[in-house]
Amino acid sequence: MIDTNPNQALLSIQGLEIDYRSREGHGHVSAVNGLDLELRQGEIGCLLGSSGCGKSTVLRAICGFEPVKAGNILLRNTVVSSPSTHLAPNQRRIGMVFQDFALFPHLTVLENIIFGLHHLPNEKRAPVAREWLKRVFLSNKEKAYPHELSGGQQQRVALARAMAPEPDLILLDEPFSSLDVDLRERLATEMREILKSNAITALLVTHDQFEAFAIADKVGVMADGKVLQWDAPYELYHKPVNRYIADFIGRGVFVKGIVQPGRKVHIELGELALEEDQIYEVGQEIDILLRADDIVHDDHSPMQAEVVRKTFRGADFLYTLKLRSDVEIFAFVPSHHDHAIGEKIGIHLVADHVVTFSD
Ligand SMILES: Nc1ncnc2c1ncn2[C@@H]1O[C@H](COP(=O)(O)OP(=O)(O)OP(=O)(O)O)[C@@H](O)[C@H]1O
Repeated sequence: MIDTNPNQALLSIQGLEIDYRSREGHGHVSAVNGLDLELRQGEIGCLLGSSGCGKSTVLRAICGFEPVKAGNILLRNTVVSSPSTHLAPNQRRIGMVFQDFALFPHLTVLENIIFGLHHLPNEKRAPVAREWLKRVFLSNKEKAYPHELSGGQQQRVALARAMAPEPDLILLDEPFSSLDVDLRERLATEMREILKSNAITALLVTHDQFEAFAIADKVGVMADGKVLQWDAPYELYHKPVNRYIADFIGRGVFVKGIVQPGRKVHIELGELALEEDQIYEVGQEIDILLRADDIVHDDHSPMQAEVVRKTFRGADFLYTLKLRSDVEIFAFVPSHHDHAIGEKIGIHLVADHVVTFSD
């Protein structure tokens, strides 16, 4: 029976280490190196990181395709992988959606979904498959073949096929990477709605921050086989635990600040209030993270900065602005404010939450 307690960890990974035999044939490479994470029933998690950081290896280990060197993987509080335990992949109640969707080209959409339902009596398979097609809004495509569908529709079939056997957990490996860039964010939002409305617990991996933020409740930023921070997207953006994450998430630069009396910090653009937990000595030099959305263009501001680069993004420009000290910062500016390179524009600071680092 499915336990719907939202506080129960459905997936829990502790101290996971995975090595591969080196491709050159001697020694080992460490792909996962002390990874922890916890996903609750109904949550959507995402591992975000650049190529080679170990994301796909973690998914394969959760499925049971990689043996683990150290640590544990638990599903519903039961160890399924450890150095001494290995539950076979087909016993884990996990559904998988691959990068290329891996649909059977010679089977119709309906037959693709029926394929995963062999545990059901024959007469129940087609009605159940039709029900899942309805849930991904593709009832009108049941007789189509995969090549007759758009990339986004194929992805929804792959999702329905993974969800139909009602696994405990769905894993998605770069589910948007073969789709048009313009579509990805919309499809990520759509996929989130489908997963949430069916109360599915899912873990995906991607290297695209916007996808991760559009779909996930919790995002884990990975580097060198570890999760550096496992948090809600808002927390990752506004409270990165280290410089690597601050740099990786969002467009930002570090500027120098000097701590002032009264829990303030002075930077070239003005004064900012420090948070309660940011404890520094007066006079100490610290780094402040400034993001593009912390800077507002204001024609009437006496604070001027020179436009050195600009990228048109539709609704806004991303300007790179040079301050008097030669430090360059970013700013999003509505696209009707079309200033030329070399022009000086007025700006002011609106950072309401300051991210600081002292080492
Ligand atoms: N079968 C293998 N044999 C040897 N090394 C491997 C093997 N598979 C992966 N690796 C290495 O392990 C590390 C992690 O690989 P993994 O595929 O998990 O990373 P990833 O974050 O998913 O990357 P990508 O986004 O490029 O798929 C990399 O250094 C990779 O070269």
